[in-house]
Amino acid sequence: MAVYTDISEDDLSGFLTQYDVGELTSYKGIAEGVENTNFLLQTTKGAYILTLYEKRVDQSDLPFFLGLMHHLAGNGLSCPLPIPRLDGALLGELSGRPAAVISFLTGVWLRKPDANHCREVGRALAAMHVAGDGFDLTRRNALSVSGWRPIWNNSVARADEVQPGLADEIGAELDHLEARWPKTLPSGVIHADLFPDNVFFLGDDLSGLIDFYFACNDFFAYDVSICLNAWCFEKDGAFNITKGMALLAGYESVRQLSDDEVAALPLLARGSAMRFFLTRLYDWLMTPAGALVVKKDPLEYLKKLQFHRSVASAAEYGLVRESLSP
Ligand SMILES: Nc1ncnc2c1ncn2[C@@H]1O[C@H](COP(=O)(O)OP(=O)(O)O)[C@@H](O)[C@H]1O
Ligand SMILES: N[C@@H](CCOP(=O)(O)O)C(=O)O
Repeated sequence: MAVYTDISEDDLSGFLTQYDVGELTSYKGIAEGVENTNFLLQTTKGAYILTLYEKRVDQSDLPFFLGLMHHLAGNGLSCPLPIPRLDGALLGELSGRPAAVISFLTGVWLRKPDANHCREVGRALAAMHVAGDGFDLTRRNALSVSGWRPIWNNSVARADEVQPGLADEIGAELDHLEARWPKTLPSGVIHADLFPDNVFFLGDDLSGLIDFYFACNDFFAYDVSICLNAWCFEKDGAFNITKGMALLAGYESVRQLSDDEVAALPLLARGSAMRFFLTRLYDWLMTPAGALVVKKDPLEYLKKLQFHRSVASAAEYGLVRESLSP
């Protein structure tokens, strides 16, 4: 559960007088998420999400995240909108934290997505890549290849507590990725965390995307690789090529991958597995006992990384191309 900061009813009611959202009727902390504190608010005008931005979010990035939601929604993507205060500002302050009220997106996230859902996600990811075009703010991806070594350096001394041999394996893997990471591929605004818990469905229809708090400028194909990792592996660790095929076909129904992107996909997938392995490992080792957050298993992402090491081409992810042999 991610409620790091508590709020009182009086403080919240006072805070909401700065918005045209009606009177507060109830509120409750949301038992999901990792980065920020979220509350579901019910008011006389409807439901809203209140987000208090925690220390892990750099305050100088907030205009990028909130502006991006506006830009994407303006270009037809279904995503939450920050609600402006009466003075027009998108950000306020509550309980000593930067805070925003965000529109409530209907739908639920899927615990067991099937191939059709993966197709929808691929389509929505590409639609987001297209809709991000023309957004005038930029944000470097602090969690791309140059950001991995510093996270590792903070965890390496205790890594073998999690699995013996990890220190050697990850050190060698980082050397490999750093030496080969692509320098130029088609780029733009990417979501960078489009896991199942950030995609809402109503029945089998995708109703929208949430949680743009890792969004940044980076390779589009890197975002595709994040989704292959997050959506196309089964609980037993096996890659499901039917899901991969559907996700990639959904993506390419909106935006075609170039030959360079296709060739880079196995390395990018290895890198994105490394990225989530490292942040999970760091949290696994560093989160204080008793913190109100569910820690995620780093070894799940080590196994995905190991799978990608054996992949020779994107055909093994289900990409259909005459130039790729299966
Ligand atoms: N706009 C929204 N509409 C509906 N529910 C939301 C919205 N934003 C967040 N939530 C709920 O809050 C949970 C955590 O939000 P998320 O942005 O993923 O948090 P974090 O950034 O801390 O990971 C989501 O899983 C969802 O249940
Ligand atoms: N998706 C990441 C963790 C970030 O969680 P979110 O709640 O912000 O989506 C992971 O699985 O490691």
